[in-house]
Amino acid sequence: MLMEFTSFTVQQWQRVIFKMGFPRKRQAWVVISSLAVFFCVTLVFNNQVRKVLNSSMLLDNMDLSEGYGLRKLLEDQEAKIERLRSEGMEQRLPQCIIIGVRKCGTRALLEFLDLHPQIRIADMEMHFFNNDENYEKGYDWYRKYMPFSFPSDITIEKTPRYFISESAAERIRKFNSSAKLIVIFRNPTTRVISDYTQVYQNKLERNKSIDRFEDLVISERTGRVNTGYKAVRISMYYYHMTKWLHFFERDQIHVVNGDNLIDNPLEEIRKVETFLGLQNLVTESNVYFNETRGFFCMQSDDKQQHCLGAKKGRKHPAIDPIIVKKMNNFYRPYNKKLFQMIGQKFDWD
Ligand SMILES: Nc1ncnc2c1ncn2[C@@H]1O[C@H](COP(=O)(O)OS(=O)(=O)O)[C@@H](OP(=O)(O)O)[C@H]1O
Repeated sequence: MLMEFTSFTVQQWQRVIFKMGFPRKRQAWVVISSLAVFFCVTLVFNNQVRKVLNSSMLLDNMDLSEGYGLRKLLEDQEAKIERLRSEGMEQRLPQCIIIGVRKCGTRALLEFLDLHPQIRIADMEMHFFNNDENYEKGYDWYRKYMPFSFPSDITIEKTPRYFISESAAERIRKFNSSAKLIVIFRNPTTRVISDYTQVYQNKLERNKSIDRFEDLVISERTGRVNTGYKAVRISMYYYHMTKWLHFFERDQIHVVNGDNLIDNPLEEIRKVETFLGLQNLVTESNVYFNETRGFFCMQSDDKQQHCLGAKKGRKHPAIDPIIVKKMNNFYRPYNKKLFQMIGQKFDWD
């Protein structure tokens, strides 16, 4: 059908060009270049559609290999949605949001929670409440990216950027004043090193110039920790948390210990299950230590094993202990204020 349509369109287009009265040689060129443009546009369009379909996570088991027509793909998608709806599932807006913090284990937390039969996760970081352009698209746009769920399920979205955003807290409150929020903290100095490592690796892959950690973290002028470096500011958790507690009650925000999530994920997951009012259904059998990765990984009830990708758990560069000490000293007073504010302490020295 697509072939018939394409050949019909090409014939029509040829007729139009011939009618323009160009010399023969030029006609051939116009036809060839129009065809090239047509196929490029089709290719880009197909890829975009595939991206959108994949993002809704409904095509997990579909064969996207060559020859799988776009029309068939859309039909299968519609059939799948119909089937889910007939089973009582709908795409629902999230009742729980993981608001951050970047590089503290937000992906690991989300994927461990996904092991719970009543938790449905949005796979993509939506950047809905922090990004004006996305926010203006409205809740219906946001909902389209949510997973299908039963009424008794809890949908969770995570966008670590919300934590430091100027607008997200107020917008989430307006969206759902009884929303449940989760924030993960990790030793602030380690978080900066992790953040630097990510940017460093990305730049390395793109052959871009790389700044030394100490040049970014320590101000050349004052010799003190450089608060002009964004990664340093993100780890000043107290400042950001003040904003969230302005818009939400303390008991609406669950704080996860990101360092403990690495060593003892089950302990942290159980606390989150309780916070969400769910039964503790993620068990020892769902979590196993993978020696090769050096991290705990996930095992579903049907014994499918899954670890996070290589971009999580990168090897950190060795940092001069004097710089680490300087950073720890810098963060100590902010940490102290944070502990008082949230009524929870972490061993970060
Ligand atoms: N189970 C498991 N597997 C792999 N990685 C784990 C796990 N638990 C926690 N972590 C830590 O998660 C850190 C990445 O944090 P985020 O997922 O929040 O990063 S991001 O902001 O979404 O990029 C990542 O930080 P780095 O080690 O610095 O890469 C990990 O230490």
